[in-house]
Amino acid sequence: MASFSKTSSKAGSGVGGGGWAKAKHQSVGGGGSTLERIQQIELEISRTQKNKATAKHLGELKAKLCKLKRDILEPSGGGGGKVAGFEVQRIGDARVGLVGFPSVGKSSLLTALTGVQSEAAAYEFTTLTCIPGVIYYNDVRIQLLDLPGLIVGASIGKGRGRQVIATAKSCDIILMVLDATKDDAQKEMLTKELENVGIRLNRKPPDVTVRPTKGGGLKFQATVPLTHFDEEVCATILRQYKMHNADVLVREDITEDDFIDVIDGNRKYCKCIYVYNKIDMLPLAEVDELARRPSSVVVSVRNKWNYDYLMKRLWDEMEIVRVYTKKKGEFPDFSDPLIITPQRGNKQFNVENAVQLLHKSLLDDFKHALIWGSSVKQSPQACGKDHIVHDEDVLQIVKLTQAEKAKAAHGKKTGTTIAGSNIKVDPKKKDEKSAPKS
Ligand SMILES: Nc1nc2c(ncn2[C@@H]2O[C@H](COP(=O)(O)OP(=O)(O)OP(=O)(O)O)[C@@H](O)[C@H]2O)c(=O)[nH]1
Ligand SMILES: [K+]
Ligand SMILES: [Mg+2]
Repeated sequence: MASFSKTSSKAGSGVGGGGWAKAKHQSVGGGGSTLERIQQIELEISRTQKNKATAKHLGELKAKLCKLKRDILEPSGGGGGKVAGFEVQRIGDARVGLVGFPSVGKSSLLTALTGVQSEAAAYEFTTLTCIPGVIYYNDVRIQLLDLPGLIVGASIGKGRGRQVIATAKSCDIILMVLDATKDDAQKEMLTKELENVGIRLNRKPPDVTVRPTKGGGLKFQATVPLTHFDEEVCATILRQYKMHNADVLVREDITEDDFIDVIDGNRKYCKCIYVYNKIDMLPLAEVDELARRPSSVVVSVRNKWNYDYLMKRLWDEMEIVRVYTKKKGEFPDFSDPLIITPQRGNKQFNVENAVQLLHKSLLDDFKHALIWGSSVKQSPQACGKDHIVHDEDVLQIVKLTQAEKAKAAHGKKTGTTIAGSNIKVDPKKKDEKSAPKS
């Protein structure tokens, strides 16, 4: 998938504004600025009834729209669009961003959770830059970013929209702060602004593989019945990206939008917790209704209500694994765990990932690890590099002795078994692998 998105971005860059204007099957006027064209296409999409007969046309329009939006977000003329105060150094083990409309209480929440003073006031746009704070929770440092309020049109650069969204994109988790006293349109509008710039909240990447090929046209295959998408729509969208030859394998019931996400690349799939603030202003029944919504937490910064639960939910969503290390004959160091976050890597972590965090060189004479904790049946248990570790496991490294090391080195030369494992190494093959590829 990763290699594909590279290819697609190349394909995309060749398609920019000019290429699109020359497109043959153009149903919307080609004149006007990019913004005008976006508006025209959005209008046409909203006027087109969705059914089998229009699916192809809609797919085409949406692909065009997606490319135009990218032109706006990533102007080819350079010039950055960088504004002082937004480049905050990443510190800690995870980064969480506070995103929301103006005056919903983002700064008040940052101050409450981190102690960092971020000015809060009753007027909109009190915060104009990115204000970082740190929360210490379960031995983990979480960086919390307060951001200026977003407004409708942020995704096309209104307000500080572009900078705020770029910073939000760098976060592992987004806390969408909502004013509980206002209606739900705010959540939909914000979600749309974020969607416009490729942020997908609480969603997984579509289970689709697209492999560009040298020839042979489109080879389309689906492993499940498709109710919103078919080969024809697929071909129409691919044509917009000038991809005429590709193998496409669809493994879930996707929409044309999902497919465009895959083709266009550069999507950020991000977890989001909806934080309804100001519940001190609401009757209990309404608070109760909000609290039961999925991925939602209700709080009142004014009355200091429900922070504990908010932090617990944030913690659960982060899926952080802490591994405590110990030396032989000593107690574990419970103050300084190795911290592994799924946002920056795989979902599952093995002993090797943990040892690497300590020091890469420790893998050189690694024999096995003794593990105490929920990942093993008996504590301690001797585990190899591939053993999956759990949160709060304790790990002790057992090194190869000099004799075992010598034997292992000899084994490497002759292709015999490595001491302490049953992996056979063929020295020739290993050399082939490590030889630099031209
Ligand atoms: N009633 C009530 N008011 C709150 C609560 N939290 C914050 N406020 C008020 O809401 C107003 C806006 O708070 P801020 O923290 O400045 O909001 P913000 O989202 O950072 O605003 P911008 O930086 O302008 O986008 C202030 O007057 C706060 O006192 C709360 O829990 N209940
Ligand atoms: K404010
Ligand atoms: Mg603020």
